[in-house]
Amino acid sequence: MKNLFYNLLEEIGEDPEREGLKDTPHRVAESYKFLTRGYRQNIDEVLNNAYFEAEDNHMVIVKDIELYSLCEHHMLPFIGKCHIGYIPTDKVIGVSKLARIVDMFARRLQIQERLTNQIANVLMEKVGAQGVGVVIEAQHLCMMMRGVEKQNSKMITSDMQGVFRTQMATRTEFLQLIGTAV
Ligand SMILES: Nc1nc2c(ncn2[C@@H]2O[C@H](COP(=O)(O)OP(=O)(O)OP(=O)(O)O)[C@@H](O)[C@H]2O)c(=O)[nH]1
Ligand SMILES: [Zn+2]
Repeated sequence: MKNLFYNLLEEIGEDPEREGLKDTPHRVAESYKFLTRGYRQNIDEVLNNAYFEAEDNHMVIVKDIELYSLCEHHMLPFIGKCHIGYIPTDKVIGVSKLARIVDMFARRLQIQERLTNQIANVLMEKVGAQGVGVVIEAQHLCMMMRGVEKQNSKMITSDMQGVFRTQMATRTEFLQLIGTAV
């Protein structure tokens, strides 16, 4: 990657040998490694078996999980918040793991819709939830600093599965608690 960024600097009309850019190919390569580390993570390692017996079947919500990802069309950041709610069947997951799930999928090239769906799938498939709701609100830099140049638009995506899809009251409770008028 270092060589690629060296060449990129030349292609954009810069001098990769000038003082200020000397270490830039290395830094950018390190930065991209971090921003795409989700490709090298495994969901079972991320969850680390942090399951606990569910004592009841009430809704669990973690809202405002900040999120930084890269759109796969322009490789520019999209930045926002993720809200997750689920109803456990027989086990709950350690609360920090919800944020770790978000990061694992966000640190890849993404479209917001797929990111939303991948997070929801983990709760259904790995945690065995009765239902899950995931809402992401994000701003895409590819729409802000280039292209249509809209500074205030937000993309909102939601994925409702299980009882969040079949029971209107459950879905409404979730949306009310996260405070999003979706
Ligand atoms: N659905 C979806 N679209 C996205 C996401 N991130 C970026 N895009 C869009 O991907 C599209 C790519 O469109 P193209 O016409 O191929 O590329 P472009 O000419 O650079 O498009 P503009 O951004 O309109 O200038 C654009 O409309 C982007 O806004 C995302 O997460 N979800
Ligand atoms: Zn984009």
